[in-house]
Amino acid sequence: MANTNMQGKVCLVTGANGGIGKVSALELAKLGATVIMVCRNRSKGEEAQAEIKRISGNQNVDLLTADMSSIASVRQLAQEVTAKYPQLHVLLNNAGRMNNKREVSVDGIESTLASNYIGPFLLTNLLLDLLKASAPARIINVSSTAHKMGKINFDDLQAEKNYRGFPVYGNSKLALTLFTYELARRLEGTGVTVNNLHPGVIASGFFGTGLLGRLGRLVMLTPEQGAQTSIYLATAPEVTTVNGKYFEKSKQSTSSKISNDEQLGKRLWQVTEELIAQKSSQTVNA
Ligand SMILES: NC(=O)c1ccc[n+]([C@@H]2O[C@H](COP(=O)([O-])OP(=O)(O)OC[C@H]3O[C@@H](n4cnc5c(N)ncnc54)[C@H](O)[C@@H]3O)[C@@H](O)[C@H]2O)c1
Repeated sequence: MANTNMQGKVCLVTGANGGIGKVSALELAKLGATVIMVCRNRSKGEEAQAEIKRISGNQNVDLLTADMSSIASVRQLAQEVTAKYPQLHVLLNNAGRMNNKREVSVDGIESTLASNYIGPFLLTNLLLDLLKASAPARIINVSSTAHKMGKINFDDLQAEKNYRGFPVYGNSKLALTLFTYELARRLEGTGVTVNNLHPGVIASGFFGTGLLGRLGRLVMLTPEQGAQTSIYLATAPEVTTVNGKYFEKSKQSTSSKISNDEQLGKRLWQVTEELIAQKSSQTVNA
């Protein structure tokens, strides 16, 4: 990969204290970018921030805290970013999780969907004006090949009737991929692009510290390898105008047929806006 100079570019990375996100933040810092790390936990974030500053030698590494599954927290984050930064060139929606048992966010939304899709949907929309004013700018959504197993069931969007961790994770990534393509259609001609990717099967915090996590380390790719496609999409000159595509191993690839269903993408967008509006009206401070 060419070492594109990112000096003067402002890049925001969610889930930047570990795994693929931390490597992405570090590599962007090494390339000279101003990096905004978004982490849920302040002390873990501060540790990663200090390490990234030390290794990269770049002091322009900021830390903001947010829980991507909380509507109020995402709104607060967007406000902080817009108040502090006159420009934003790269939004890397990296944070994501899988839950083996059903949990709900502070807004009462199933937490995989809330973290992996609703939060990035809201953050991206709240930062769109800033991104447009900074064009050319790029939005990158870290999806997963698991989207291929996903379904969008409008009657049970939050898996209240039937919950199994991996399928629900797949559904949330399908939602993120559908969002990517609907947003791409809306962004045509603005100078802001949005693409999504599968990072590979990576031995990160994602698989935890149990047997799967420990065994995984023997066969899975490293977070350094997992971050390559995100960094490529954030920096490579040849993808400046590429919009609405799916990438694997830094190459364009094909996402599932259902993820390309335009009507489904439009309906999901509308349902998501309604869900956020409904939850926002229930939340003080939102
Ligand atoms: N590891 C894999 O094999 C794999 C495969 C496909 C896709 N992915 C995706 O790659 C992305 C990065 O995952 P990773 O493998 O580095 O895992 P990881 O668990 O090491 O890192 C995920 C990061 O997201 C953060 N995060 C999760 N929920 C959050 C929330 N609600 N608010 C704020 N931060 C939150 C975590 O704190 C952590 O920093 C995720 O979106 C994941 O779904 C990973």
